[in-house]
Amino acid sequence: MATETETAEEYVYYHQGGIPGRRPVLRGSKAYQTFEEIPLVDVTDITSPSFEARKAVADKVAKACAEVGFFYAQNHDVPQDVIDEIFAAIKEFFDQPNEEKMKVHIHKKVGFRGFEPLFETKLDSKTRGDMKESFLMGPDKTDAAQELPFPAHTGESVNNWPPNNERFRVAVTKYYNHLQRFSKELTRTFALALGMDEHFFDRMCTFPAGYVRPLHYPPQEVSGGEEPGIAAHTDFACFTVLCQGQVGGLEVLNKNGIWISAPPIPRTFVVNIADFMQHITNGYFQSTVHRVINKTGEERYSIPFFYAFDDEAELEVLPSCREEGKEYESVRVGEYIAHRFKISRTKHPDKAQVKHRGSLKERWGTLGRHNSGRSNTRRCRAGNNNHRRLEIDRPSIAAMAVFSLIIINKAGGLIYQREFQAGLQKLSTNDYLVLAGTFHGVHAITRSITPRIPTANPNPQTTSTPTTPSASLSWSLPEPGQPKTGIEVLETDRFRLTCFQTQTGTKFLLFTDPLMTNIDTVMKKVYELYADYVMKNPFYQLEMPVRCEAFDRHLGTWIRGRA
Ligand SMILES: O=C(O)CCC(=O)C(=O)O
Ligand SMILES: [Fe+2]
Repeated sequence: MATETETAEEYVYYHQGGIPGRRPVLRGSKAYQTFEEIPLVDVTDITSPSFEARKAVADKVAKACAEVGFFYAQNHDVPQDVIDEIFAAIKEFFDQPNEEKMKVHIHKKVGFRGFEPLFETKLDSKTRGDMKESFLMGPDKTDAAQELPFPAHTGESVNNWPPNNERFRVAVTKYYNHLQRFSKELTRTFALALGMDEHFFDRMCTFPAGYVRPLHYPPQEVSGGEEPGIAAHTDFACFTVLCQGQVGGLEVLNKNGIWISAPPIPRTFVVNIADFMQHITNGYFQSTVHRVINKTGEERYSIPFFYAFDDEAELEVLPSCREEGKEYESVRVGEYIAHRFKISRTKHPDKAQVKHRGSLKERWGTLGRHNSGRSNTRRCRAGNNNHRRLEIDRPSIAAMAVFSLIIINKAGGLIYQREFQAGLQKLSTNDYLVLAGTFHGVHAITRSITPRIPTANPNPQTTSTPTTPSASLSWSLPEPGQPKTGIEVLETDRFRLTCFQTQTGTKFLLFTDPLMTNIDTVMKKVYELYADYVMKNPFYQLEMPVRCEAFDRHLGTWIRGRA
């Protein structure tokens, strides 16, 4: 019989692209070759007049981003006095009593700007929360102190600045301006690193979303268990430029599930790839899991700058990174950022702003838009093609996920149920049957309550008594030629249920990430596969459970191929 130590596997748990995951810890002969330290790249030449010099930096960046997802940027040009001043100002801010800081709590503004106290966010549900406090500021069209590409608008600031603390506001804004500039320069290095025109990203960086988030991590009790300052996660924007104070605690997860320390190195930034960049490079650049645990016994301060593109920019896989025959979805930057803020801050009043996502019919109209230009594709021709892609770290971002599919027959019976993602919460068979029957009933009711709208009656009855206005109206469905649809979309923070009903009353229910933009393409493909492999199967009896191996196989292959 195997002993416990032989069978027990050790795992590291994390959130990657907004969804939970785990990685086995591999040692000895099972271990992969992977990084054991964070590479250092001298960025002196990122704006050099010599193309060769800029390209040499880009090649090193390409290697670091493909193999590690993190690098130290040494010799950046952000002045040390600007950095010293922001550290002094944030220390002074965090040193204040909590009541004072709570005056600018993030709930006091839409947009999640302001202060968040210790333990308020919880990236790992097994903990009491992340042991850090933070302050978030970002782009503000009304702030003339920001280097805006247009004259400052009038109106109220979206940032949530502490009152009577000019030093903090000035120091943070100055740092923000430098980091916006430095990051835009880095986008050119990244473009070169990806084998593209240096200015490829410029059109997406006219008023880019960039956020400074000063952080304070009190020391955890050395004798206690591990309390994460920030639990294991990937960043969700494009890339992060992190300025660490003097105290360490940042760790980066390698392919073997081993935490690699990224200690502060004076006068360097730590740059890491985030989910957008992983998405648009088709996984060539890694959005690598990291965390902070402050076991140093000292107060730790750090200042990440999260860089994204313009809110309106569509994130599509870059032409140089596409693969023949694969389809890719696009996501809009602003929408994705809002979603990611919301899912980890469920109490924020801004959550009430549920977006209109358009009816299924409207969205069929977008078909093809996201699929254009898919032919003639090739693999990423990044700076140095010798780097091996790290397949294990390539989940697509959460916005791409198809979670599961249910098919309901016209009598409300469950005839097919399939999950496409590991780690989903499981329902019992009975619960699935109840879900199918209940949805069927509610769908029918919502069809029947489709409101009719008043139309002028062309032949009002002539009566001798005066008529009420309604008596001269008749009532009709908004589009009389169109059948009533019933519920098409139900949505929570974490998933969207989309229903497509065929002419004969069969319903297809797809559970996906709420941000997935072209569910219609997926739904259409599911229906085509159903028509080809279920309806045309001579052994299939209509309305009965679907047990067709060819349908399962083609569906599985197609859904996996999209990821
Ligand atoms: O404080 C650090 O060193 C890292 C912070 C971080 O990972 C984050 O804010 O996403
Ligand atoms: Fe992070």
